[in-house]
Amino acid sequence: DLMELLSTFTMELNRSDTKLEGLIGQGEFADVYKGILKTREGKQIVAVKVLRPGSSEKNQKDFLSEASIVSQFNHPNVIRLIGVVTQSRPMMILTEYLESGSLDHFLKARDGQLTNLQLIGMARGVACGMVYLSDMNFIHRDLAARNVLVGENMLCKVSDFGLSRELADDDQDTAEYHTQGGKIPIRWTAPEAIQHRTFSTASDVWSYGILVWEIMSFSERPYWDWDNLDVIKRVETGYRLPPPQGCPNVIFCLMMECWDKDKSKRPTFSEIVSRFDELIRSPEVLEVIQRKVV
Ligand SMILES: NC(=O)c1cccc(Nc2nccc(Nc3c(Cl)ccc4c3OCO4)n2)c1
Repeated sequence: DLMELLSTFTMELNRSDTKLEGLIGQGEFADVYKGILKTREGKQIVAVKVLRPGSSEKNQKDFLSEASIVSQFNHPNVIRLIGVVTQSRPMMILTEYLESGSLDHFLKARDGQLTNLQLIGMARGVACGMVYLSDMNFIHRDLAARNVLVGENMLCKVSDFGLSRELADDDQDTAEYHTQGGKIPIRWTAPEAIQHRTFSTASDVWSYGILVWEIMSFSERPYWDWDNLDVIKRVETGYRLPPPQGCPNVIFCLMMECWDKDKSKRPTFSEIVSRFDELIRSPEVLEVIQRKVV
């Protein structure tokens, strides 16, 4: 069970060794603080997610589930867990602290100030994190710029595993997770996952394509102010997001492949990383940009 998994993978920390400095983020059931953790080596700056007192059983279970999921990961492009406080209340999750915050805010604050090569480097980092997660049989189900954190030198790390799920071994062949209910981030979610609630690494690839569109558009809102029903209908009839201004054709082609209606035709995350590596090796192809027809 969850507590067993947690005790296997995570380090229970002493609350007295933690000190909350300042609020840096607020979620539905938890607040995130910048904090300091006293360790044998000295002091470490950390991020601390604190579950709101009085949270429901389900929220407590989801909170512990995120900690147990994150605790299994060890990759430079995936948020790293330091430990948890679960033996007293409020419960807390402590991770490495990423100073630049979430990718959507990072891009909004730098609109037009980053080069295509810098943007592609961030997109590539997220894809590397997703190669690792998909190899670990995890599907994220909520891949979006808001759920990627930015560290030093614009190193991007996949975070926020509130909706992620592990594919049970017997699902290997179908490799699909059938969710019973719960909210779905419509504008980032593949059509088959919306219609049949079948999530897979291929549906994470669709979301990744939307995330790359967010990166290249400096965090424009996908489908702008359309309502969710219009998004579903228009995408179902074949509509796809247009290339963001200044987006190299080769990057837009990659996005379009991620948005193939047939999930078996979408590229794998490994293929996406390889495509980025080719582009970075021959940056001249990034100069080919579709000019906006006025
Ligand atoms: N500098 C800033 O304004 C700033 C804003 C937001 C986040 C961070 N930074 C930041 N760094 C690391 C983690 C998080 N948030 C987070 C997540 Cl996403 C999941 C689980 C968990 C977290 O903290 C502890 O447990 N945040 C920094």
